[in-house]
Amino acid sequence: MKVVKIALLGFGTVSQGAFNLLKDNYELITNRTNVDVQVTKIFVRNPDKYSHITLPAHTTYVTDVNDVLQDDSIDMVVELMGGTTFAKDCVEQALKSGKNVVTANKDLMAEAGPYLLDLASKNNVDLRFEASVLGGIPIIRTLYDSLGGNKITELVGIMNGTTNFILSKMTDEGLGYEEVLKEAQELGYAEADPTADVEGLDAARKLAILASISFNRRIFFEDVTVEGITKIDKTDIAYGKDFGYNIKLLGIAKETNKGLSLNVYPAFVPIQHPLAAVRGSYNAIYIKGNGIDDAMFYGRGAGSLPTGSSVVSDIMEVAKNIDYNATGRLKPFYFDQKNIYAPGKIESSYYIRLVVDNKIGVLAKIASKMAEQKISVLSVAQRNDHPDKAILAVVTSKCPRSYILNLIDSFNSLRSVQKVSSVIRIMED
Ligand SMILES: NC(=O)C1=CN([C@@H]2O[C@H](COP(=O)(O)OP(=O)(O)OC[C@H]3O[C@@H](n4cnc5c(N)ncnc54)[C@H](OP(=O)(O)O)[C@@H]3O)[C@@H](O)[C@H]2O)C=CC1
Ligand SMILES: N[C@@H](CC=O)C(=O)O
Repeated sequence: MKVVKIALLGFGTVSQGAFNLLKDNYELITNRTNVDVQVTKIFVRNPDKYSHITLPAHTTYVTDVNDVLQDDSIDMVVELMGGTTFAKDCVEQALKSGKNVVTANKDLMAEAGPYLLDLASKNNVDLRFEASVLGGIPIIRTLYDSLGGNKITELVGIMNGTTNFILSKMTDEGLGYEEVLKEAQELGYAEADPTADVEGLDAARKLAILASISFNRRIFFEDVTVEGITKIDKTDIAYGKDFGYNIKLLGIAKETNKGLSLNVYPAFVPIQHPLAAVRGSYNAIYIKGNGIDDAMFYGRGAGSLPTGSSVVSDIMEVAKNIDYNATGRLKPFYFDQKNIYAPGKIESSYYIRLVVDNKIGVLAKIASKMAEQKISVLSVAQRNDHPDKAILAVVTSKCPRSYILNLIDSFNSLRSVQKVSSVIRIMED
C-alpha cells in the first residue's frame, strides 16, 4: 500500500481536530483510500505547549518550517496556521517544490486563491481548501462537482459560526454581546482576531471564495460589501421577535441582469424561513441553480472536529490523487466577465428603530416623511413608558437602500425625532 507522508503546519484547534480524526479513524480512512496516510511532522513554534498530547512513534515536532518545506519525503503540506503572510510564503514554497497543499485558510484563499490555484496547476499538484468555508459542511466540492452542471443564480447563507453563536445566545438567552463572544472564543469558533468574525470580514471572505466557484469569476474579498453585527442591540432583537423575525448575519451573492451583487449584512429573517432556525455554531447555505432549483446545506460551521472533518476529506482526496498519479487536475474556471452590482440599488424591506418625542401626531409625521420617499409602513410597534420620549419601531415596504438613506436624513431633520437608533434589513421570505 502506498504511504503518503504529510506535515501539519500549526497545531491549534483545527489542526488537532484533523490529527485526532486521522488517528481515531485510521483504519476506516486507510480502507477507503487504500493509502496509508501518515503525519510525520508537525511544525510548531513551541513544542512544550503540546507536551500533553501523545504522538505516534512516526510523528515528530519541528520548529523550523524548512524541515518540512525542504524535506523531499513530505508529499502533502497541511497549512492550519492562518494569516496571509507567513502562511502564504509556506503554501507558495510548498506548491513550487511539488508538494500538494491542503488549507483551511479563508483569508489566504479569498486574497490569493486564484493565483495559488494557478500555481498548483502549473506545478502539477493539488491545492484543496474545503475547510476554508462553512467548517464541516462539504460545500466547495459540492459546488465544483455535484452541482457542476448547474448555472448558479443565488447563494444565501449563514457563513460564520461565531456570529451565529453570539446572535443565537443574545436571542434565546438575552445575553450581552461581550460575554457571548468570550464563550465563542473559548469553544474555538472565533478567529485569532475575532474582529474578523464580528465585523463580517470572515463571512465576506467565505462569500468571495464561494462566489468565485459558483459564478466563474475571480471574486476577491474587496468585491463584497460588508457590514458586521457589532451595532446589533438586544432591544432590536426583542422587537424583531415581536415582528416575527430572528436576526442573522447573512452572506448573499446574487446574479441579476444588472450584474453580480455580493453582500454581507445582518438581517431579520422571517421565523418561518429555514435559515431562521439555524442556531449556535451551525451554518447553512441556500443555493439556487437552474437544474437543482433550491438546495440547502446545513451543519457545524466552526470548531475543531467539524472543521477537521473537512480537512481530512481533502487529505484523503489528495492522497488518492497521489496514489493514482492524478494530482494537478483542478483547474480554476474564470471565464465570465466580472460585473459587480452596486449594493445601494438592492431592494428590501427595512426595520427602523427611532427615539421620538412622546407626543400625539409624531407617528403621522414619520409616515408622511416615508410617503415622500414612496415608502409605506408595513408594521409598527411603539413604547411610551417615558414622559419625554417614546420608542418607535417600524417595518417599511420594499425599497432600494438609497431611499432608506434619504429617509434617515429626512428623519434627522424632524425636530420630534430624537435619534435614529437602528436600521436593519429584512430578508425576503
Ligand atoms: N477554528 C475554526 O472553527 C475554523 C478555523 N478555520 C481556519 O483554520 C486555520 C487555523 O485556525 P485555528 O485552528 O482556529 O487557529 P488556532 O489559533 O487554534 O491555531 C493556529 C495554530 O497555528 C500556529 N501558528 C500561527 N501562526 C504561526 C506562525 N507564524 N508560525 C508558526 N505557527 C503558527 C499556532 O501556534 P501558537 O500556538 O504558537 O500560536 C497554532 O498552533 C485558520 O486559517 C482559520 O481561519 C477554518 C474554519 C473553521
Ligand atoms: N471563525 C470562523 C471559523 C470557521 O470558519 C467562524 O466562526 O465561522
